[in-house]
Amino acid sequence: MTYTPMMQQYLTIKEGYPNEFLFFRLGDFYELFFEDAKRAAAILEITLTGKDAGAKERIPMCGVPYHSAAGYIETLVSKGHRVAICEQVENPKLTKGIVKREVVQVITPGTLLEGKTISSSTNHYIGAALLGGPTQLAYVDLATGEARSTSIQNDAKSLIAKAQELNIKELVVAEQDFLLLEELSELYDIHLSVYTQEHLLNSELVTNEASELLLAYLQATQKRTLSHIQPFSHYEETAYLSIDSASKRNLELIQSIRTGEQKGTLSWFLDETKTAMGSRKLKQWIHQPLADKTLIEQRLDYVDAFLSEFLLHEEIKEALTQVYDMERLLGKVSFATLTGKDAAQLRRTLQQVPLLKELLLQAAHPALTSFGKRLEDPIACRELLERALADSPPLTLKEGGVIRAGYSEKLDELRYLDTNGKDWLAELEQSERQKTGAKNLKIGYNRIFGYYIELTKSMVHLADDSRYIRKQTLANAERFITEELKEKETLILNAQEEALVLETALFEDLRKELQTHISSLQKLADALSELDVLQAFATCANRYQLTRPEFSEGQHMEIREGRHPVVEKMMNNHHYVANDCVLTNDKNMLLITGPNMSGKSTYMRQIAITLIMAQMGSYVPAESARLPITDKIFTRIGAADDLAGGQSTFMLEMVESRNAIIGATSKSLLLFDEIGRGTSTYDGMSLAQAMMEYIHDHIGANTLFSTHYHELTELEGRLDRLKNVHVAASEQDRKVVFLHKVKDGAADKSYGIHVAELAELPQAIIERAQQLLDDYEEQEDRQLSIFDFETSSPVQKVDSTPVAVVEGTHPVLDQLKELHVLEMTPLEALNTLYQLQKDAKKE
Ligand SMILES: Nc1ncnc2c1ncn2[C@@H]1O[C@H](COP(=O)(O)OP(=O)(O)OP(=O)(O)O)[C@@H](O)[C@H]1O
Repeated sequence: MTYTPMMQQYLTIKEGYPNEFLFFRLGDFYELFFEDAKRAAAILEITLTGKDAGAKERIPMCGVPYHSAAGYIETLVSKGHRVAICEQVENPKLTKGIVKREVVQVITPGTLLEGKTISSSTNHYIGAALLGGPTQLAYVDLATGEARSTSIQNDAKSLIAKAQELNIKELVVAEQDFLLLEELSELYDIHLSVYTQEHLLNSELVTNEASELLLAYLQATQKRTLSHIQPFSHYEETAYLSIDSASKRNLELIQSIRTGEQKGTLSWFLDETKTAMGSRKLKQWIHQPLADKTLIEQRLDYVDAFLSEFLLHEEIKEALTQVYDMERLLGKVSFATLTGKDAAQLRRTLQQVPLLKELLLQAAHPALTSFGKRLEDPIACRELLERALADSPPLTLKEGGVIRAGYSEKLDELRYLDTNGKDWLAELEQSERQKTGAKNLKIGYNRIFGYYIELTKSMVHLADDSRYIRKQTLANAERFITEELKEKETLILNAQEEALVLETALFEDLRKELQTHISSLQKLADALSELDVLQAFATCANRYQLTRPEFSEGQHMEIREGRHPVVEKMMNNHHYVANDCVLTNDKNMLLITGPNMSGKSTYMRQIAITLIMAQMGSYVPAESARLPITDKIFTRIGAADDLAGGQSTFMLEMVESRNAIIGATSKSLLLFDEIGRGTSTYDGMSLAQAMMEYIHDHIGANTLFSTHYHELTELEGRLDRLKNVHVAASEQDRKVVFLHKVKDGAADKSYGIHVAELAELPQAIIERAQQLLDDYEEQEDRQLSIFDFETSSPVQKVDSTPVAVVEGTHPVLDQLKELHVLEMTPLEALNTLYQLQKDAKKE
């Protein structure tokens, strides 16, 4: 079986890319063959056809047009596939036989840069990891060039959780680590790519082996300049307040649990940024609040400064509206995908820098003047763009008009010829008429001779023989050309094409020049995005009456009149009830009781959100706040029941609790919302109690625990650092009224039935429930006596049917005690049991 030469070329190339969909460029299409074609046709819902390729049977084929390929590629890649783009690398017109083709780029889930699934207001990372102690992790946002690395003390699970927490779409790993990570990465929806690095990179950018592996992988797949990738900046996990991904979800920091949208999240609340870069930076800060007091105070000083200079703040906001996504634009400079329009956005952005700098330097507050000094006016790039680039260049280079008039004499001339060619010919006609005296001399054009001078028979004798060359004789006229005319003709006809070629070259030079400034421009971009987030903090502080937090040594926390900023904002005009939260070094565990819907979860979340905002360097929603610097936040909050993840709710609850208990230190904040709700009452209550005791005795972290189990409030007497609080509700006409006010002491009623009533369950059910409750309340004393709070030994599980309490002894019991069960055969056991039962009935 022999294939056509082209198919042989395909097969040779495909051998190098067995795990990729190979997009093979044929004219205006990318074609896929064999298995690739079958699978792609199914995924992309396009027609599967066949192609004669020399063999007996037609081979399966499908294809997508070149100009609309991006959408198809995105579909494949967003489903976790990889696409290799194979282009013609020679001009087909200039080659005989088969055109040379090469794979020019491999697009993978972590290296997809544009499309519907890619939002410019979020970072999209690709990472690499090497397991071992400690595990290394490195990651890059290919669009912006941001590159970071860290090490992780724990196991594979912590690594994958960390990767998910950072929004890493694809994780590159060495072969030996693949098996260990495979299952976990599937669970967390992270694409794993195995890569074997062939040679040492010798790059100054890298900080560890993981960053080297990542860079090598990027070079191998991207096959283009990566000059915008910044040196990896290495950080230790302890530099930041760590919030595991479950808690990020539970606290709705970036994504709302119910809608998956940004609305209703902390990021939505705080995002008063004016630029896409600022919006991304804000999310980075939410993901990684600081853990260093000096750095936090520094950010807060900037917020103070903006608040103290209202007008300046307004002017800076205004100036930032003209700042475009410089980081991504620089990515395009590096990838050579910059368009004229992009360059104009870059120019606009750079022009804002001197303005911003001047504004900041004028400020009275030293924090702002020092920021002003940090902004370096990119004078060389700015002036170059101002000189070279047209006012409003078109989107593509194809039509020309990108380069400004006056930048290149040669280009100006070509453009003049192009647009003014006709004028020039009209002028020539005039001057030739004057020179020769032939009044009806005309200049004309035909396809065969191009431009010519025409003289009617009667005027032919006036032709200037020294210059005119006879070209054609007609019945009543002669046509001539001159050297000057032919020269101009070529110029006029080629002018447009030449102008385009020249413009492309000039633009390419411009891009290359910008490329040499990438690293200083990136620093500038970073400063601008930081400025944007800080001004956004000030906007929020002002708009929502936030306060500057103070930080205390130790665990002391004192929030006065605190609010949940997001719930409050979502409530529009409804009144949010502010609440205090006081945790001292010797009372740092709160057990919160109160009816359903009273606001227990909201209260707990608001404490965590306040801490996070403070450590990001933002003002906080409270009258006053004195906070400890916290190292980790863990939450176990009911709402995020992970049905889609396939884990049972109760299992998930236990896994999250385990992560919190293993990970927490005395400097952490733990939030446990109704632990044990997912199992039977006594099971749940026992677990909750055991956890509280453990945290109290072994961890000592600031902890908020909410519960429905009123029995647990008795623990206050036994655990020194535990204090009962409750969210108050009152009852009016047998209906519950929520006050949302947190008060000292335990709640006295659960009000569950009233909430059911509010939800308009049928009255018959409500009445029956009330009746049952009354019955249970009668039995309650007896049940409670079985639940032992006096010893910390495990509590025995109690069946729901009351156990008969046997007083005195019974002969059957004596017989039972004397049996040697392990030495009996099953038949003996059965007989004995039969006998015992008979005796029992007799008594
Ligand atoms: N401080 C507050 N001021 C005003 N409204 C509040 C306050 N806290 C909570 N709410 C409102 O009460 C509703 C219920 O709050 P939340 O979910 O926190 O109650 P819960 O006690 O945790 O309920 P459950 O026990 O059923 O989980 C919220 O949706 C919110 O709108």
